[in-house]
Parts: sequence; structure tokens; C-alpha cells
Amino acid sequence: MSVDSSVDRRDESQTAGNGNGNGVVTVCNRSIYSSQRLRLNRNEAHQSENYDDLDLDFNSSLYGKLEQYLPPNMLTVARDVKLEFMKEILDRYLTEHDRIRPLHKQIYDMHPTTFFVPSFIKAITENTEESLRSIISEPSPGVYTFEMLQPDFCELLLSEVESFEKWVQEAKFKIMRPNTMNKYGAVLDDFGLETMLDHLMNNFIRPISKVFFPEVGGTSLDSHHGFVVEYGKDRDYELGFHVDDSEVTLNVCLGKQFSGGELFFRGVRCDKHVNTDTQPEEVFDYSHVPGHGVLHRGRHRHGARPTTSGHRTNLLLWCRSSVFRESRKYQRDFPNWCGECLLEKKERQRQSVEATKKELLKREGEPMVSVIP
Ligand SMILES: O=C(O)CCC(=O)C(=O)O
Ligand SMILES: [Fe+2]
Repeated sequence: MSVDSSVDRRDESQTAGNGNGNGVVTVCNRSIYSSQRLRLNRNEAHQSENYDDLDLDFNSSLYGKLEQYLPPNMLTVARDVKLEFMKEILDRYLTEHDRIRPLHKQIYDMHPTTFFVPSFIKAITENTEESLRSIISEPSPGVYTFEMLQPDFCELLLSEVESFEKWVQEAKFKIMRPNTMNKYGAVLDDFGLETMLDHLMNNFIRPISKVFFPEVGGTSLDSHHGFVVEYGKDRDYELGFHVDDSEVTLNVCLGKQFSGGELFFRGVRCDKHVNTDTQPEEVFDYSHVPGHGVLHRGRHRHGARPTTSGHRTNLLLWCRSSVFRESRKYQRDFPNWCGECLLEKKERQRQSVEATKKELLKREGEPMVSVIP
């Protein structure tokens, strides 16, 4: 459900005139608010209340988001007043048919022991470079792979996605696809998994990225885009060569049975060099294994080969760092993570050594000039 589709999209000016003036309203009186309308644009700067402790009809993060659309004079009233108002709106606009109810409530909160395999939890808990390296392989520079998810959790997530898609179809809703390149798949943040995925990024992916990707903001990952991609019959077939809009990407295969679908990697590039040639040592193909994660820089050029039989669903978490993005704007020297920039730097160094050598040889041929003090 997108908030846009269920609220009255009137002009903002109609939301303001409620007879209370523009001051802060602290009196809890439903009748004061019943004529109020949601704002057209979300107030992203507003820090919403936390609704996690309540047993609500919808996922608590929905109320947090909806709160950012409340008229300005309602933002400071008590939580229960805001909640009543939002409940009223949802009741008014949503039919029973519109309501998506979680099929497996237990996956909406983070439960490490049921989500992850023990070796993964142990390495993260110890949180040392040594413990992480003991479970993570680097089959090609910058591509890290590890066993991560329990098969039961993969099953639950797959069936949750299936139930969500069924509801979308029945309710004839249009949903955003994960990115411009996929026709299928779903954004997990949109159906309530945002909080759980935040937890996954903050407490599991950031500690790993801190060790392996510090130069691209791995230490300061602070937002994510979480989605599933689906390949096979009646789904996507393959994914073209691209870079992700992320600093660090987690890609975990959820299953099920399939052939093909390998990831192909072709070296890390900055914006300027994104279309330059691939060096032979940058060519790497990876075959997905259900439950196993792959972690790579978003700027690591890659794509997915055709899934030739069966069905393949993968969980993707594009992790971003606002600090890194801001700092890139002011950085003038070459990024040390771009393969092509490194080649150019090496070439400049080679040329400079060559020129120095030539100069020395030339001087050797010249008569020595003594310096008399
Ligand atoms: O299909 C895959 O495993 C790759 C997906 C991917 O690279 C992406 O969605 O950005
Ligand atoms: Fe990608």
C-alpha cells in the first residue's frame, strides 16, 4: 500500500485552516482534528514516534511513515492522538481487501538465531578481522562470499514475498519494481520489512564492510534499499551489465531450484571510468548457492546470466553511506578503489621512473663537474 493512493490529495492550503491558528496544538480533542487532511508532501525532517510496542492492524513502520504526512499542527500532539487520527484515515480508505497482513510475523523483527547460521553469528559477535576472515572467502579481489541464512528462514521469506505478490495481484495494486532493470521482484521496505533490514545493515553488514570496504564508506553505511529479484519462467530472465546505486551490496540467494543465473563481475570503476575495458584479472563468475551471501562494492561492475531453468529468488540490500557520498563531492584526487584510476596512476609512475632513468643515463655520459668549495 502506498500512502499516496489512499489519502485525499488536496491542496496543502486546505490542511492549514482548521480554526486553531498556526500555533502548536496540545489539546487532545478528536473533533479538532476530524476535519484535518494529510499533507501532500511528506515532512522527511520530522522524527516520527515509535509504534513498535503496539499491536496494530498494520506494520508499525507504516504509522511512522504516515505520521510524516500529518498536518503541521498535529506533529506535536500526543502519540495516541496521532495514532487515532491515522487509524481513522486508514479505516476510512482501506477495505478489508486492501489490507496486507503478514503471513509470518516472526520475520518482521530481527531474530539472529533463527535467521542466520551459527558460524555467521559467531563471527559477527566476536567482531574481529580474524573471526570474519575465518568464515568469509574472497574468490576474486573485492568479492566476498559466506554462508549466511538458515534454510528455514529462506523458505519463510520466499513464502512471505509470494503472499505479498498474490495480494498485490488480487487488489490490483501497482507496486514499484526494485530498479529500472527488473520487471519482477518487490521492494521489501514497502511491505514492512524496513526495520528488520535496517537492523541487518547496522548490526551485521556494517561490521563486515568496516573491515573489507572502509575506503567506500563501509564504516558509515546509514541507509538501504532492500528488495528481492526473481528469475525463471514468468519472471525475469537475466540482468544486464551494471553498477548498483550503493556503496556496498549484499546479495543472498534464497533459492529454490535453478540452473544458470551466475553473477559475472568485471572490475570496480568510478563514474568517469564506468565504461572502460576489463582487464583479464578482473573477470570473475560466481554461481549462487541458496543461503550464501555475496558482498561487493556497488561500483563493482556486474550482471546476472540467464536463469535457464527453475526459479531463482535473491535478496538484495543496497547499503549507502551519506557521509561517503558527501565527501566524494569534494574529493579531487583519484579514488583508490577504481581499477582504471589505479592503472592510470601506475602508468604515470612508470613514465616518471622512465624519464628519471633517461635523465640519469644522459648525465652519466656528460663529464663530471667538480664543485670547489
Ligand atoms: O540477479 C542477481 O543475483 C543480481 C542482482 C543485482 O545485481 C541487482 O539487483 O543489483
Ligand atoms: Fe546489481
